Amino acid sequence: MNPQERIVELTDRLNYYNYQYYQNSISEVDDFTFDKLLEELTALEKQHPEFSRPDSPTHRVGGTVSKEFATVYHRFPMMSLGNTYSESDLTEFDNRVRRGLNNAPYEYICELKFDGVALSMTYENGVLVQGATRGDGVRGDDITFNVRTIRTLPLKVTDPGVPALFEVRGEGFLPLAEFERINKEREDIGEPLLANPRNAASGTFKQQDSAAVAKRRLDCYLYSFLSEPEVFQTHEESLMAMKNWGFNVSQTWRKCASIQEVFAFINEWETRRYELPLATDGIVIKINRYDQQRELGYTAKSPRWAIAFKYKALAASTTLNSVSYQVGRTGAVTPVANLKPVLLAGTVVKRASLHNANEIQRLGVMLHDTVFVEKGGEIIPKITGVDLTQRTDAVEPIVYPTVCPACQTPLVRKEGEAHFYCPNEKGCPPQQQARFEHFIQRRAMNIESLGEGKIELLIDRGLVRSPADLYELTYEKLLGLEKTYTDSETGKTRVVSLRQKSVDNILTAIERSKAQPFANVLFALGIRYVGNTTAEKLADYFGNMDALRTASYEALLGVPEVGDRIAQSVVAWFADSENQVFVERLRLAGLQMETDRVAVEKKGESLLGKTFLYTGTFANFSREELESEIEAHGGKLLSGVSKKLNYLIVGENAGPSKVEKAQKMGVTMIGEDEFLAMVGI
Ligand SMILES: NC(=O)c1ccc[n+]([C@@H]2O[C@H](COP(=O)([O-])OP(=O)(O)OC[C@H]3O[C@@H](n4cnc5c(N)ncnc54)[C@H](O)[C@@H]3O)[C@@H](O)[C@H]2O)c1
Ligand SMILES: [Zn+2]
Repeated sequence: MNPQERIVELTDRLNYYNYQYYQNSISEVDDFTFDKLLEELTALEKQHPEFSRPDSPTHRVGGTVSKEFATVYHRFPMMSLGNTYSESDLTEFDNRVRRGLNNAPYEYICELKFDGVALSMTYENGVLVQGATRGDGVRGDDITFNVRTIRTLPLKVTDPGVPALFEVRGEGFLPLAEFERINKEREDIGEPLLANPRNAASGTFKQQDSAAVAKRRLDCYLYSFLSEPEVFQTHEESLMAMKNWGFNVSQTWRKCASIQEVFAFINEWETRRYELPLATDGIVIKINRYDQQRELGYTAKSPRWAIAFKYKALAASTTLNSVSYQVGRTGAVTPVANLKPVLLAGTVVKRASLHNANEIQRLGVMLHDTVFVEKGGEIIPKITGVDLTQRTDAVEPIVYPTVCPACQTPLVRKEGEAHFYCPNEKGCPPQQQARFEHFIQRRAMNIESLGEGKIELLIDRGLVRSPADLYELTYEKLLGLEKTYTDSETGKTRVVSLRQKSVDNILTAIERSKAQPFANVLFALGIRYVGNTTAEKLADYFGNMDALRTASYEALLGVPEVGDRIAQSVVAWFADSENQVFVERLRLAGLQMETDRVAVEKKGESLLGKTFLYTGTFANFSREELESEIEAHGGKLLSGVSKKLNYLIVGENAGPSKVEKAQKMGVTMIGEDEFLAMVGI
């Protein structure tokens, strides 16, 4: 291939990766591969400038704007950063800086490179008026409503020192703990997992429904302040001022007097960065003084006064001792690698994810092989390769089980799916146990006093097979049950025993669960792909179990946000005769089978004759709890702001449109505390 052909190929390929990355939040290759290809293209274009295409990714910021959002123009362009993986490139950068500044003294500010999505927020008279993505650097997507869901981002800055018009820039991200929580939830309902926190954050910021965005607790670290005229002399001053004004500025930055100090910072954070609550992929090094930044200037794509040093993913090599197979609630079998313990990024790693059978094949890994383990943006490390130079005769093939490791039922693989499944949904112990755990969780029937080994104990004693059996438990059946568990890993034993108090708690929680709203019951059934949001939509739409149970595939497609996959899954679930019996038993037990909460327990009449609506989130109540609290005191819920509305209860992250409308119509707005006082809590 001649240089021109290679340039064409690389340009097309990188543009395609950019498109996938910025528009669809998908990484088709890892960043290192992407950066190496970009470096190759840059070098080729330098040698053969005549072949460089106008749409080359070397002289443009990678993203674009999308049709789904209004387009906004940036007052100050949003640029990229030059990046490198090598220390010698950094020394070269430092030399360029020194020459550019004619040997004048200078300082650097080092910051972590947060791995999320670049955001720009505009404030007018202290009020957040706009949030935008970087887009192509000149124009971005207006995602103000989604940005407003970030709890740490002030909606209003009251300090008299702030200019009338300014912009702050930062990295929007999904905290690691939140990423893990979402994936756990997705695993529970059989949804494919999100690949990594960056792509998850990027996908979330581009959702149309801000209420759904608010449920994922996005966060943002600010690292840049822009106004005209400038109010600061240095980057350091701006970071300190932003912090004082209430912005979330990560306190990990450091001022460095020389490139040696920068290297020390890089070394220090190579492992420490794993202690941070978010994914990071390097260090950003910036010239501190603004006048010196201006002197150094910009290339078409990035500032000459800053550079990103990217860490190669941290890897360790160790021995693969064995593979265990875990069975999830939906029956999906996941292989987990048991490793010879090895130190990686400051923690001892004993296990790594192997995803599925395809992954084992792709890696070509065998038992007792020496494998490379990497820690990326996720908490559980993964095996990324095999060190074939270390392979000995001792290796053995990994024989993927053909039967369920827990119940010996032959495994099946569904068309187009990567996982093998144990089809013994009703009888397979881990599936059964996971079904109970799903059923008792807070967002479902909220019988969490049955957690921590108690369910296992009940299953073990044959007291429950189906969650419907919970409603037939009695004091006599439970009192005095006891079981000793031994942790297979640590060998420690733990005794679970049911004394009077825990029996009381369990029975009370079971009794109370009968008042859980219909949407919760629907979620608790454990229909694949029906998460709690979908359950709410289905409950709202159909109103009761019978309407949903008999709904056709076409009728289901009419529900907002329900597509082919969910509709099929719901129809199939209700067609199963055992499931029908299950629902019938829950109905007989007294669970809510319709939305109009006839059975809300009356607690008082303090809200009698008054109408309510709420917006935002609350410290003391979930949405359902707030709704039943209103009804329990005789109040009535309305579905929107109208003349009939008496009170709008305003929580955190309240919807601006509701508040505005309520203001216009003169509706009384109250906070959570005032509501608590009204119902006498
Ligand atoms: N894997 C893929 O398919 C693929 C595709 C496209 C891009 N990428 C990755 O994205 C990179 C290009 O993205 P880019 O143009 O956004 O460059 P970049 O991500 O390397 O650097 C610029 C960005 O860094 C972020 N940043 C984080 N912390 C910062 C801080 N403290 N100060 C300033 N900025 C900070 C900002 O969002 C800024 O826009 C590539 O180098 C590649 O690694 C990967
Ligand atoms: Zn099984």
